[in-house]
Amino acid sequence: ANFYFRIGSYCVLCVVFSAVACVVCVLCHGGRTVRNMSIIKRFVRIFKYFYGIQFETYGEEKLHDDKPCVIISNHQSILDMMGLMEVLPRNCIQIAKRELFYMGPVGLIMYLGGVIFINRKRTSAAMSAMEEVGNTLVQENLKVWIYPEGTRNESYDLLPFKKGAFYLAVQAQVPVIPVVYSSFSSFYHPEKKIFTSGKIKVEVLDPIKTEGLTVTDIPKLLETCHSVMRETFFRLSNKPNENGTNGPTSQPMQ
Ligand SMILES: CCCCC/C=C\C/C=C\CCCCCCCC(=O)SCCNC(=O)CCNC(=O)[C@H](O)C(C)(C)COP(=O)(O)OP(=O)(O)OC[C@H]1O[C@@H](n2cnc3c(N)ncnc32)[C@H](O)[C@@H]1OP(=O)(O)O
Ligand SMILES: CCCCCCCC/C=C\CCCCCCCC(=O)OC[C@@H](O)COP(=O)(O)O
Repeated sequence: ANFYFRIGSYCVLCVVFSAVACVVCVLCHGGRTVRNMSIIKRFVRIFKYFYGIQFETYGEEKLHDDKPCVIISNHQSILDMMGLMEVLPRNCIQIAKRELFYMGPVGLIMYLGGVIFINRKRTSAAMSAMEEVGNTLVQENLKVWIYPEGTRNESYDLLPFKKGAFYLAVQAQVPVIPVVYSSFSSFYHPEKKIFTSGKIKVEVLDPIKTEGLTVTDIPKLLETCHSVMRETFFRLSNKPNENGTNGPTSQPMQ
């Protein structure tokens, strides 16, 4: 019962907070702009206190370079939204599945924040939507946050990556910055109906340049990102990987 109460309250918070945030965003900025993301961020960062979730971030300063880039991160559940807003840099929009747009105030606040909605079932439409982002990324000095797994994944591993984020980065010739969240499985497990409090480690990895890369380099770029994120995911989640090493590489943020 506690699981359903906590998940239900999370959804209710999303609906209520997004309705309020819509009013604040329209009053402050008048309409759809990435600047609304800083308002949304302030609201969402309150959620962690309701659920006793702590974040331990490493390397967050790597996201503060005021330049366009593609940020990619692993995606475990709707709780990821808290982790996203914990480290979201300025001028950063997200790519989201179109279904979220139809979720009442949640969809509206995402629209107001500049979120790009894609239809995962229509690859060509999704690709052209992302191509459009690639065309404006540099001149609008935008960052874009993409979940390359393309869906939530509660397995104790990373799914294979979709290619869209890498096409976008190579098309715009901007770096890819991987962000890895440790596994939630110690405090959040839908099958076992577990949703308690816990700590999430977040590590921002070094930017991966795409200058000079072309479409033919995408499989290798994807593979490089996938393996470095998978190794980090195992390390942050204390899941012994092939050579059994654990523990973060950089110092915790002060
Ligand atoms: C105030 C309180 C608020 C309360 C709460 C409310 C809101 C919070 C506010 C904001 C938070 C927002 C949070 C948003 C989170 C949303 C999370 C999600 O929705 S995740 C799901 C959606 N995301 C994705 O799917 C992104 C990853 N997917 C992709 O990038 C895919 O590549 C794709 C573009 C969708 C295409 O999908 P497909 O399945 O076809 O995959 P492939 O990548 O395998 O591509 C197939 C094929 O096409 C070629 N390809 C791909 N892209 C391109 C391209 N751009 N140009 C040319 N060709 C391309 C690719 O090479 C493949 O070909 P081949 O197999 O021959 O190699
Ligand atoms: C007054 C009208 C109310 C309308 C009903 C709204 C109810 C929805 C309430 C809260 C939903 C929480 C969504 C918050 C945004 C979280 C973003 C996110 O991380 O979702 C991604 C996830 O989805 C991916 O789905 P898939 O696993 O790819 O498939």
